[in-house]
Amino acid sequence: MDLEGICKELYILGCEIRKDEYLKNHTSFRIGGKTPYMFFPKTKNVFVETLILLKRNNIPFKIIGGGTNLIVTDYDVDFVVLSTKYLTGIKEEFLSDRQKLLVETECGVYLASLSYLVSERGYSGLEFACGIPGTVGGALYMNAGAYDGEIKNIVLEAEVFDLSDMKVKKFRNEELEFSYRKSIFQDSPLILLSSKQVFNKGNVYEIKRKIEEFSSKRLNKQPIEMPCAGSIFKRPKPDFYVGTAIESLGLKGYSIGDAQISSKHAGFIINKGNATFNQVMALIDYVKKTIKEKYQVDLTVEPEIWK
Ligand SMILES: NC(=O)C1=CN([C@@H]2O[C@H](COP(=O)(O)OP(=O)(O)OC[C@H]3O[C@@H](n4cnc5c(N)ncnc54)[C@H](OP(=O)(O)O)[C@@H]3O)[C@@H](O)[C@H]2O)C=CC1
Ligand SMILES: C=C(O[C@H]1[C@H](O)[C@@H](CO)O[C@H](OP(=O)(O)OP(=O)(O)OC[C@H]2O[C@@H](n3ccc(=O)[nH]c3=O)[C@H](O)[C@@H]2O)[C@@H]1NC(C)=O)C(=O)O
Repeated sequence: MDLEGICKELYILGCEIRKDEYLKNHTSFRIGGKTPYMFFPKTKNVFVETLILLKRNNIPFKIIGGGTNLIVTDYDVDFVVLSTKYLTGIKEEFLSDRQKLLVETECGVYLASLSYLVSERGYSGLEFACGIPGTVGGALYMNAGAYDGEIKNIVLEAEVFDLSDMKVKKFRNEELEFSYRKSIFQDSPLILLSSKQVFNKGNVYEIKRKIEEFSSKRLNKQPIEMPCAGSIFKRPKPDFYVGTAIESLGLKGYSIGDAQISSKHAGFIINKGNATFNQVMALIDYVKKTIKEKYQVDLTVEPEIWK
């Protein structure tokens, strides 16, 4: 079946479809060329049907959640994109005489919304994520973390679709191979459909205090008001702070075109207006080269690069 035929089938099933959609409208960096088709399945079942149809017909595709951890070429791409924007179902269950809260989320739920929901109920464990942009899907993919918290600490199990045998499966936390900014999703044909997270009852005042502390730290230290993709490099080792190292080279505010090393946090590259993919990549290469010369350290880019 060709793409036109796939679109007809998916439209009947209840999938929103947009032709020639600019990815810059879906990325926090505000960079990205056109994809021939963008699919927005309205339910988890339609998401699975879309994956099956695309895979069976050898149509290359990628998944987008919040688009907050992506650097996308501004040339037109030859792959289609599936958005998880409508997959926002949430189920809650109290366990152990209300001492624990189990929350099942579809992959398109925003991590910050989940953090808010859990904290409002007086359960602890997701305070660290109150300001992390992006979806639960992106968070599991990246093993999102901040302020000594990591998604791997709260995930119980994941429901995944395995593209290799086209089956829906359950994976326990230990099977998801979480490590620093890494999970099984990055190197496997597994797509996250939903996940279960469990939280312990906490002290409401302490939870709120932590959320206020983390939110104000983020606001004061990270350029969250500017288009960007979060930290541009991973920490190469736990005690090597990329921001400090880049600052020591005098590179805060350094620009190539409209791509600039943030003056607020040197570990971020911001888009001052019309930054291009090539400008961002040139700036990344320049920083990598300069850090290597000064510190003999190899930096790795944190966001996914689509080109
Ligand atoms: N700590 C912080 O302050 C910040 C952290 N981040 C991190 O980035 C994450 C980005 O989330 P988000 O914006 O939603 O993600 P994105 O839309 O940026 O997608 C990032 C990658 O996640 C993969 N992906 C997304 N959804 C799924 C899914 N359901 N199943 C399998 N793979 C999926 C895609 O893989 P593929 O390319 O293979 O299709 C894509 O390359 C955040 O949750 C966080 O981890 C980002 C900014 C700041
Ligand atoms: C934003 C992201 O996550 C962030 C997360 O929000 C923060 C807060 O916990 O810690 C990581 O940043 P980071 O490694 O830059 O840590 P920060 O706490 O911001 O900074 C570390 C140290 O560097 C110093 N620092 C930072 C920026 C700067 O320009 N100069 C500087 O000296 C800070 O003062 C601090 O002493 C995560 N990044 C990675 C790659 O691990 C992301 O993944 O996209």
